[in-house]
Amino acid sequence: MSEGGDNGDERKGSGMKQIQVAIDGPSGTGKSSVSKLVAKQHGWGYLDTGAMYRALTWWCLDQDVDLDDGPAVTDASKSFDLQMGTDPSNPTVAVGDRRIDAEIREPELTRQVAKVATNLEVRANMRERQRALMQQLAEQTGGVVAEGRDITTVVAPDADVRILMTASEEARLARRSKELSSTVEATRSQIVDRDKADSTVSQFMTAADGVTLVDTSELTFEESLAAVLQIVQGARRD
Ligand SMILES: Nc1ncnc2c1ncn2[C@@H]1O[C@H](COP(=O)(O)OP(=O)(O)O)[C@@H](O)[C@H]1O
Ligand SMILES: Nc1ccn([C@@H]2O[C@H](COP(=O)(O)OP(=O)(O)O)[C@@H](O)[C@H]2O)c(=O)n1
Repeated sequence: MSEGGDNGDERKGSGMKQIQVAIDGPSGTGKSSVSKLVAKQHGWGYLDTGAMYRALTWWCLDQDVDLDDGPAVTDASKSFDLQMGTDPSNPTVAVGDRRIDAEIREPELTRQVAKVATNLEVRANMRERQRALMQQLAEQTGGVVAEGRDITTVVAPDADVRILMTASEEARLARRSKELSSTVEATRSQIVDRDKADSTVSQFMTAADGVTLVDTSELTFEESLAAVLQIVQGARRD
C-alpha cells in the first residue's frame, strides 16, 4: 500500500474535527490548482486521484502490459507499488523509488489513460487505495482535499464537503491549450474524447444530490479559489 506522503504532522489531527473535502469535475475546471491551495491554506494533505490512474497507465506501459488486456491491467492495479506524495506544495508520484511526475503528464499517456480508468475492476482497486489514503491524511494532518471524477459520488460520498467544479467547454479548452501551449483544436479532440470515455464510468458533468456546484466559466482563478474556500469554511463551522 502506498504511503500517505510527507506532510504528516500528527499533532494537527488530535482532538480536532477531521475534514474531508471531495472535489470532482472535468478537465480544465480548476480542480487541481484550487484543491492544492485549499489544502495548503489549511495544512491538510492533498490527493490527486487522476495522478493515480495516470501512474497505473505509466506502469502498465513500462511493464509491457497491454492496456486492452483488462485482467492484466487489473492485476497490475492490485500489485503496483504506488507512492503518492501528498504535500500540496510539492505533490509527487512514484512507483517504487522511480519518480514519474513528468512522464504521467505526457500527451501520449494522457491519450491512453481512459483505457485504464474505464476498467471497473481497476476502479474498485483504486477506490480502496484512495479511501485508505484519504483516511490516513485526515488522521495525520486534520484534513484532506481529494480531487478527481468520482470522489463526491463513489470514493467519499460521505465527505464533509462535496463540490463539483464545472466550466464551459470553451473556457476549459482555452485554459488547457494555454497551459499546454497547444492549439484549441488539438486540445479539443483530446479533452472531448477523454470526457466522453470518462463519462461512461463516472458521473461528473452534473452535480449529484448534496454536491455543491461551482461554475468557474466566468470566474478568475482567484474567484474560483475564494468560492471553494467559502464552502469549506461553512462546513468547518457546522
Ligand atoms: N477560474 C479560472 N480562470 C482561469 N484559469 C484557470 C481557472 N482555474 C484554473 N485555471 C487555469 O487552468 C488550467 C487548468 O487548471 P487545473 O487546476 O489543472 O484544472 P483541472 O485539474 O480541473 O484539470 C491551469 O493552468 C490553471 O491555472
Ligand atoms: N477519480 C478519477 C480521477 C481521474 N480519473 C481518470 O484519470 C484521468 C486523468 O485525470 P486528471 O485529473 O489527471 O485529468 P485532468 O482533469 O487534470 O485533465 C481522467 O481523464 C480519468 O480517465 C478517473 O477515472 N477517476
